[in-house]
Amino acid sequence: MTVTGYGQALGAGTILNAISTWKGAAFGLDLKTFARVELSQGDGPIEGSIEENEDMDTTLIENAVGITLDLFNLKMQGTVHTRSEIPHASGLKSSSAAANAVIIATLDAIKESMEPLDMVKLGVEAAKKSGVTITGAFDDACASFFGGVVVTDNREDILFKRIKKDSEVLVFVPPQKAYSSDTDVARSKLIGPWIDMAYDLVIHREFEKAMTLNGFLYCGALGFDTEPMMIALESGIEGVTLSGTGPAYVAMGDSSVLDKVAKAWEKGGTGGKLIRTKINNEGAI
Ligand SMILES: Nc1ncnc2c1ncn2[C@@H]1O[C@H](COP(=O)(O)OP(=O)(O)OP(=O)(O)O)[C@@H](O)[C@H]1O
Ligand SMILES: O=C(O)C1=C[C@@H](O)[C@@H](O)[C@H](O)C1
Repeated sequence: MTVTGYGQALGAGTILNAISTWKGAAFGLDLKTFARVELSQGDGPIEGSIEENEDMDTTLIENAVGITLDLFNLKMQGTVHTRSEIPHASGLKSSSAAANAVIIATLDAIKESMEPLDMVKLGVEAAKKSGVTITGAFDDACASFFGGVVVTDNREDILFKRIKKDSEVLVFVPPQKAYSSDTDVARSKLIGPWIDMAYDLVIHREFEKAMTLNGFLYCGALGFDTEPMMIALESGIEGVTLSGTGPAYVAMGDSSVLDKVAKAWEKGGTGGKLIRTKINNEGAI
């Protein structure tokens, strides 16, 4: 007998990248990854596939099914498939969304349940096992699973805060790709004292100011252009940053100001695409 399960989880944008100091903050985007898992009894493989990305590495989603089955001492074989609205290798947490969506789908297939935070931690374990993260990216995983704004300690996997916030978001996705696993960790650690200042802003819920400070610091450390950030500030936005390890930038604010940023980013004309979305406060299902 074959059992089938479904799951979906969110992409996310950065407020504070945790690679420097282990403290992170991120928000759930209204962009989703959908997973379907089909399983039957047996000790054959779990075979992954990713819609419209036949060449992409399927290790993460296969591991996510495998460690969930292991937890329940089940030996099963089958397939895992994802379809996504989130550009990958852009800093928009498509790996966190894939891991969360697949774990939800696997539990759905085997008719088991887990505490939400334990599911997130299992996704972090799958990401670490697959080598797609530096800190485990517990911040991204929480934003992807719970939505809203989250503040975390990625060293201890502690979720300090989850706050609902209504805001529109504009994403600029340059054409190049960047993998978190290839990022410059030593340079990210060098900016720690100033990232601590951005963390103070996060604690005081000054998310827009925090993300902009984060953006200038990480653009400097990782060699990304600050021009998209300056253009956004000139258009009147307060919150704009490089998302994660780049190359995408995210801006958060009022609709009319984001309209101006969109026009300015289009005029800046380096190719790439713009995505208009919002913070999703509902989270994964
Ligand atoms: N939609 C997806 N479906 C299946 N696996 C995915 C998906 N997105 C990412 N992954 C897996 O995660 C790996 C790394 O993810 P990704 O390419 O998105 O880069 P990243 O460095 O994690 O940055 P970000 O997730 O922030 O964009 C991919 O090589 C792939 O194995
Ligand atoms: O791989 C990682 O550990 C991380 C990657 C980026 O998305 C960061 O924004 C995140 O805080 C940590």
